[in-house]
Amino acid sequence: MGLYVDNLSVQIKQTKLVKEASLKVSDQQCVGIIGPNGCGKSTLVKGITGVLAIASGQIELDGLDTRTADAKEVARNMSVVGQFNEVNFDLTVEEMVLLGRTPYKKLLEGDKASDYQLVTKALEKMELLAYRHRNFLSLSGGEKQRVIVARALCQETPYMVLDEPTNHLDIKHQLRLMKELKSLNIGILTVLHDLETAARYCDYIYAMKEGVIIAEGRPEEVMTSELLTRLYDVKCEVYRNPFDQGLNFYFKEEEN
Ligand SMILES: Nc1ncnc2c1ncn2[C@@H]1O[C@H](COP(=O)(O)OP(=O)(O)OP(=O)(O)O)[C@@H](O)[C@H]1O
Repeated sequence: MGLYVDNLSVQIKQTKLVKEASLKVSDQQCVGIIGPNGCGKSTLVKGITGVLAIASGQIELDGLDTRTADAKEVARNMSVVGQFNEVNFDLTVEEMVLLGRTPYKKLLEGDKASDYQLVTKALEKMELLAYRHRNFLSLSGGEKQRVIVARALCQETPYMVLDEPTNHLDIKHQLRLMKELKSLNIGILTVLHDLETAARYCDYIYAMKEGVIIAEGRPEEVMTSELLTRLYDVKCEVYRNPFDQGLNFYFKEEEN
């Protein structure tokens, strides 16, 4: 059981943006992808979630070949929180979150009381109950982000793939979101820029540079001063904070 990505490559025009990436997310495991701007993290996630066509490789989700399986079946197993959540139509927050129930419905099937209960639960978790009847487009960046996460929660999938989910969120909502994701006890694959968040919440980390996964392991194995210096081209010192002994990082620009 698990999400298996084997030798996945994504190519746009003549350029291979992701080169033979392999990774695994066991059920109930929180897995992070870290790496500098433009290294291919979003492209990898888009390849895994079917947003971009892949040039080669295999993706298997609990035995399901996601490229050939029925789209609704895939959506019942994997929810997606993308990096940019702009939409061209103005739905209310409730309508946006209800979209999470679509994979469970037949054509033209209406929404049931149980669907609305799930929406309420998801909105509560993301502290959005008061926004239920607001237009999605009128929300702030962070509020929109929380709506998209609420939609994914409403989808009730055993796996969730997220691209920088803490983007736009203030500290309180970042902590709340990560705690909520962990408490779901589902398989999570998430791109994270904030290394302290990655170290604190991820069970396993993949480090990516120039389209290649160059290291993997538990946070304390991967997030070493040497690897992070190599990954980000800045000097990095790793230390434990005095509050929970978590991994913290001190960065300094490389001197020429
Ligand atoms: N459609 C496209 N056409 C050409 N180049 C692209 C396209 N999409 C992405 N790229 C390039 O591919 C590289 C990887 O982009 P990607 O968005 O995957 O990076 P990322 O690691 O997620 O970066 P960030 O941390 O900045 O979000 C970048 O150099 C980007 O400019």
